[in-house]
Amino acid sequence: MKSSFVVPTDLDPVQRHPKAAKAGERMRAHNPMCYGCGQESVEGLRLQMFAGEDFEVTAAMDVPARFEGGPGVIHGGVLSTAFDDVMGMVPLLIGPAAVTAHLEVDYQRPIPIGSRLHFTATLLGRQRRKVYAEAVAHLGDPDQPVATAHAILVTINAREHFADHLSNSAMADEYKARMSRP
Ligand SMILES: CCCCCCCC/C=C\CCCCCCCC(=O)SCCNC(=O)CCNC(=O)[C@H](O)C(C)(C)COP(=O)(O)OP(=O)(O)OC[C@H]1O[C@@H](n2cnc3c(N)ncnc32)[C@H](O)[C@@H]1OP(=O)(O)O
Repeated sequence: MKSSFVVPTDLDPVQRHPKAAKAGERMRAHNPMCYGCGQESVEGLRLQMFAGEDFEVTAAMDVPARFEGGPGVIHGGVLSTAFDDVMGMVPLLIGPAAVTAHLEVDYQRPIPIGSRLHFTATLLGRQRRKVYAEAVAHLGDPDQPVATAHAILVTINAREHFADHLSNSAMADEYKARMSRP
């Protein structure tokens, strides 16, 4: 797959965070209302995320009729949403929460409605607050990718980053309670 994505050569050392999910363990949604992975998001993608070995996250989702773009196939924006969210989990393997600053997607094959889509996202490196990630999607055979993506995520202090927006959340009361805890 062609990509203009360039990972710097002078990367910082990284190690898996001791409290990160173990390989094979389900990773908790960063927010139960998340459109990508939140299981409380009625309209969302309901991605199921798992920690992989080393610096990998795997995920899967069904492609129901409501995700249609072209006739009988997934909408490209839905696929990029999924990539965004799966790669958004990668920084949690090394510790900090991060948000996507840059995302690029290469669409390789049409993805049929009714299929089950699998993802593997991998940390490529970290430089200061920037976390470089790539992800591959397939329909069951990892040797037959249907799409790939690259992202730069930037680590944040989640409390500060979301402070002004928590009241917009469907879980505003829960977040308000959390914010008042030390
Ligand atoms: C009790 C309450 C607690 C709440 C708890 C909630 C828990 C939730 C936990 C975790 C949530 C995770 C959710 C993941 C969801 C899936 C992923 C998404 O969909 S994320 C949504 C879409 N993304 C955004 O909304 C970002 C909007 N953008 C921003 O906010 C800023 O631009 C931000 C934070 C990305 C950067 O802003 P700056 O001011 O902090 O930092 P600067 O200095 O600009 O950048 C830092 C480094 O990044 C590079 N950078 C920034 N933007 C870049 C870009 N577009 N491309 C390349 N590099 C970029 C810069 O060049 C700089 O690099 P150099 O260290 O100097 O080399």
